[in-house]
Amino acid sequence: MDQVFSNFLNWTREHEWGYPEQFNKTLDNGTRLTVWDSGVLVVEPEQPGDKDIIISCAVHGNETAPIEICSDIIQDIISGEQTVAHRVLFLIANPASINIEQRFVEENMNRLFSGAHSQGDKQNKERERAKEIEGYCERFYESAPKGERRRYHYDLHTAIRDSQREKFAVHPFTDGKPYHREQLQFLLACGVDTILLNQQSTTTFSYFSYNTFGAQAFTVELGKVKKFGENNRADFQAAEDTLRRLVGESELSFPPFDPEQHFMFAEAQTINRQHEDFELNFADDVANFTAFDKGDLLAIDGGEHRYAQHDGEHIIFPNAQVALGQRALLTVIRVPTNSLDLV
Ligand SMILES: O=C(O)CCC(=O)N[C@@H](CCC(=O)O)C(=O)O
Ligand SMILES: [Zn+2]
Repeated sequence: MDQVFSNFLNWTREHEWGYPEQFNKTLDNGTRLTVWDSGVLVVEPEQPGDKDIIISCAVHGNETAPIEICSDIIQDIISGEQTVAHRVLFLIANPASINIEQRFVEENMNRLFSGAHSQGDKQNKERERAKEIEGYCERFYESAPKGERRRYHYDLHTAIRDSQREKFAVHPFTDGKPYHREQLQFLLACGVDTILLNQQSTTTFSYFSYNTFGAQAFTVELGKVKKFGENNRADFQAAEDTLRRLVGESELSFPPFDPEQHFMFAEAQTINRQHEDFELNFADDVANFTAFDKGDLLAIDGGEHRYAQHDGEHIIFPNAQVALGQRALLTVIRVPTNSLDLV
């Protein structure tokens, strides 16, 4: 059992599609560790606070900075270096994709949540794992102590391309529910001053937690995809420090909310690739948040021309290689922070 806790990430990678046995360990400080599966670690302090926090990484296995951050926090919890004030579920979502240093093995796991893993007749291990992960999230949130609970989920990613706004988060479609100032302040403390506001439901992990469990949930883009050991961890220090504060402190305090410090962008278009014959009308190395103007050609999909519909329409996550039917380009337009329904 020592191997599991001496390096949880390595043990997880050695059991890339799961492990049938559960492991338990109680630390000298009374914190209980429970390994439900490979890459699935529940941390519960003796006197848990009222937050139930999911921190996930490696939904895409080549996005190594979040994996390194989570691994360091986990090992510091195990060594007693990192205090724990609340229940935390750490998820290393797709170990097999880590082992091949790729975004995914067969299918993008971040398009398989909210039941998408079981739609159609396609079957693969990423679909099985996504379904298992959904079950772990439910088990974690539902097994919390009784009483009023505050649920969070930060799904940590890095982006394939450069980004004119280095760190940004994707807020799941709220379907009319308000946005929370405190979450904007938490993300700002992580170095994330830019929020994309999805305007429709998706099959991403963060939307699953937001929509299914009412968690304050985000996809958090912390920087750029790099190989293990090539991340400049100083670039991620604010995020790591703030995540450690979230885990270790009963309550977080932030400077007064200043809307001018936050940059909000509403989804303008989601362009899905519908044909094999699909191309983007800009170079592969064009950075996220590059702005186009109304009438600019963005993509050609099976001969259909797709244009920017607004001046100042920024491109996000351009990827002409996605599977048919999946998102090849998200575009967003700046909206004033004060225009949001904020609580
Ligand atoms: O850089 C890219 O093209 C993708 C980076 C990444 O994995 N982003 C997430 C965003 C998920 C969301 O929209 O909430 C993804 O594409 O899965
Ligand atoms: Zn990702």
